[in-house]
Amino acid sequence: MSHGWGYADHNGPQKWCETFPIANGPRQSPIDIQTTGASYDAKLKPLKLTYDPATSLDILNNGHSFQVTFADDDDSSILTEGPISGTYRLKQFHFHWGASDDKGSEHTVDEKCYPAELHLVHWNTKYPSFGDAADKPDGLAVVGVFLQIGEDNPKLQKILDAMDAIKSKGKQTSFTNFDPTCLLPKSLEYWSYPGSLTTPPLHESVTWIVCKQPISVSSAQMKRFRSLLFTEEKEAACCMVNNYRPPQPLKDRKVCASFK
Ligand SMILES: COc1ccc(C[C@H]2SC(=S)NC2=O)c(OC)c1
Ligand SMILES: [Zn+2]
Repeated sequence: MSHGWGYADHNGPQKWCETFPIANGPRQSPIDIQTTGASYDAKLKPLKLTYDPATSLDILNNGHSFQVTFADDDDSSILTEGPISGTYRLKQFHFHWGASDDKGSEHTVDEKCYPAELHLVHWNTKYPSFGDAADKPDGLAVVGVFLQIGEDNPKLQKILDAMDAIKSKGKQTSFTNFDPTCLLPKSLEYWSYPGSLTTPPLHESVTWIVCKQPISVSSAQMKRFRSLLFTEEKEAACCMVNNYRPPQPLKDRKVCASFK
């Protein structure tokens, strides 16, 4: 790609392999989770997510999605237990969504798409920093949560209210005192499998933890996600929609389930 990667025909997921050959690697994400092929693993522990709202810093439109970034200089906001060993620190969360309610998630469940998917990105503290962890096989753990169309979700309100301030690429604003626990579903039952970042550089460094139970979002709220722009203020506006990679081949991987 002569210019940066994106989600359009000329620079989207079908083209990423030209610059990032690992796009065709053995443990790429997302995948279609075939529920009958997922085996219950009694050794899997419940997820333990401990987040401190004081660690939330700011919200940024990075031109691919919007992300909320967290202070990660101590173990205030961490993921432990579940399928991982050790302690992983929360670095950021972001979303992926479609141009319409019938698509937008990256993972699918028995080929079912959801209108959006939340990713909570954590890095393994056995490494000195997020940057060091990001390309190690056990470097990252991402918790994925599906959003399904239903009632307005009041827990999204603070995020939606910040969107006017980050409409275009590169815009950032303070986003403090936010506890992402409020974005988690009631049940933390999950599927887990070894995978990758879902955007370039596509490092195969992610232990995926995908929650079975979705959270709700209304169609009106989804319309506000779609009002964000991929483009900078000075460029011709292009709506930020369909910022998702489609499912990749499972290859020689097993998906395990924390539930029967
Ligand atoms: C180390 O460089 C990167 C680059 C991109 C992302 C975000 C991608 S990866 C994912 S999962 N979903 C996304 O949109 C990173 O997140 C950990 C890390
Ligand atoms: Zn993501």
